[in-house]
Amino acid sequence: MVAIVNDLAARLWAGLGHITFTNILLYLVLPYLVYWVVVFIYRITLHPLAKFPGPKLAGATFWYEFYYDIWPRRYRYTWKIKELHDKYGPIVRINPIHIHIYDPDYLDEIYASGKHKRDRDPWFHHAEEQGMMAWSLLQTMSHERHRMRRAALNPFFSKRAIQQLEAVLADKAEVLTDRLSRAHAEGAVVNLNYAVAALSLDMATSYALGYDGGNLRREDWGADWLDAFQMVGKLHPVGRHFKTLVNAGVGSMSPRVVGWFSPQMALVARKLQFPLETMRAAVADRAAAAARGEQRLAANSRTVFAEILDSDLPPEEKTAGRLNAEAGSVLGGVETTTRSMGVILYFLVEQPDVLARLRAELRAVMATPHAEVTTAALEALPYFSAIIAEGLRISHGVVSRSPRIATEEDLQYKQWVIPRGTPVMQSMFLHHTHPRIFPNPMVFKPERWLEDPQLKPRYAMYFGRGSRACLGMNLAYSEMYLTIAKIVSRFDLELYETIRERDIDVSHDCFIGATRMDSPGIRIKVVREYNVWPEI
Ligand code: HEM
Repeated sequence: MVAIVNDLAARLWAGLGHITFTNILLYLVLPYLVYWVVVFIYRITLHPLAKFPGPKLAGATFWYEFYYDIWPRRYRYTWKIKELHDKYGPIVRINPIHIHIYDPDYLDEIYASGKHKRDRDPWFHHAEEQGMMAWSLLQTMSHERHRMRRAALNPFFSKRAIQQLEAVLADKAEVLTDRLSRAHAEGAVVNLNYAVAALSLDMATSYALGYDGGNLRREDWGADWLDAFQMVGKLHPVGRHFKTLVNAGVGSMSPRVVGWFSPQMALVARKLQFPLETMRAAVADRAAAAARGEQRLAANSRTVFAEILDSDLPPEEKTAGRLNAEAGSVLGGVETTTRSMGVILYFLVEQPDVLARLRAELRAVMATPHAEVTTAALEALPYFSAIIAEGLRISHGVVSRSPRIATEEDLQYKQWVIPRGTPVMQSMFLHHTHPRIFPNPMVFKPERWLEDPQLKPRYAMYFGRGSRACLGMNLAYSEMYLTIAKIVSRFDLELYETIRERDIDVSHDCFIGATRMDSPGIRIKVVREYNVWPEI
């Protein structure tokens, strides 16, 4: 036996000595092809998921998903998944490792909390064991580690903690409305996406990092930030297929080098270093402002850094790199909040009857359009709350599927037993447009949330569900309620060359809901300003 192996090795070695086209085919390409053919056959025959419905090609290879998500189609697999469900039923194997379910009554089994352990899926998040793609909450795959990290941050994002922040938020909303007032005087067109992104970003940096980025005061609203966040979304599906390349591009390589082959990726890489730079800038800014005797912009004295450093987390959880990544994931909430606020304001302009009903409610808690008001008072308004719920549903802040892995139990769905360790998921977009739960799903209809009080607890998924639900939802709610209340009570807006199909509706799944690629954003003009409530 040993002699045979030695002989074979000697022949192979001798063959390698002559680099000819045939030899390359024989020794490199052929084994590679044979290997993959064996893998494909295994995946659709002996693999534990082989018995699940779905196209054989999707079960055999990730290239099926690549075709719809990356090239030649772009970020469109979610819509293809819907077609697969129409053909194969409510449970489909959509790639070699993923089981997708389309059933609004099977949420809490997948997105469980409490003692049911749920990991995230490293393939989907192109996560790593170490480094930036492992350090933040969103990139934390294991249930146990996630619990530990989340417990350290929960108090910082509790309802009470966010309530204490309202003065900071009110300050920023004031800067935003002042600028809208100026735009009115000048007859200027305002890009609503950038404007509300500036507010959300300045809020996130003030709260999480104790430093106001000053984007609300920048003439372009700090537009490069929103562009960078959107780029992160676009890189996400690419990273699933080319993990090493994308993770190196945004994480470990120097942004200058990355810029040589991808300026957009370099922008992301630079922005991801922002929290650390912020700390440096904050120190310099404080010193300069003090020297000039100026008052700094309102910011917060607690920071996400302090919160982690003061927590019971072990020392290896308190490194500079991890703090940077965690602060970055907090900034990640900017784009979702921005999108939801923009879309809600769009529908309030488009549907004057909804706006009129909202203003009637606001009059009850705001003596004048300039009166101060709290989030708690606004949250108590039933129609406003329905508007926010409907806006979150139809804007699809997070649009994509969201895999969970049950590590210690098999999941039973109808007659199907899904083996433990399998990433199982539903898609936010498909769920929130399910016609049985949300009839006429593309219509903005706040009343649906009032007509059925069970709708929210049973079917709202816009902040996710279970142990991995959104960390920042109280902050997002506060921003949305206060900012929208201030804008709609003070101004009449008019849409400027804004087209629903292009600028509002979700056309692409970049984890975050993305509009058509040629969208210039939601643009508005301020056509009237109120100091007192108008006569009804
Ligand atoms: C309208 C605004 C927002 C929407 C629609 C939204 C939506 C979501 C969703 C759906 C998830 C769960 C994703 C999954 O299941 O894998 C999530 C997670 C998360 N969100 Fe938000 N989010 C918003 C605002 C924010 C804000 C303002 C922050 C900033 C603090 C934030 C920080 C996070 C973090 C850190 C996670 C990961 C939580 C964990 O894994 O424990 N989000 N968000």
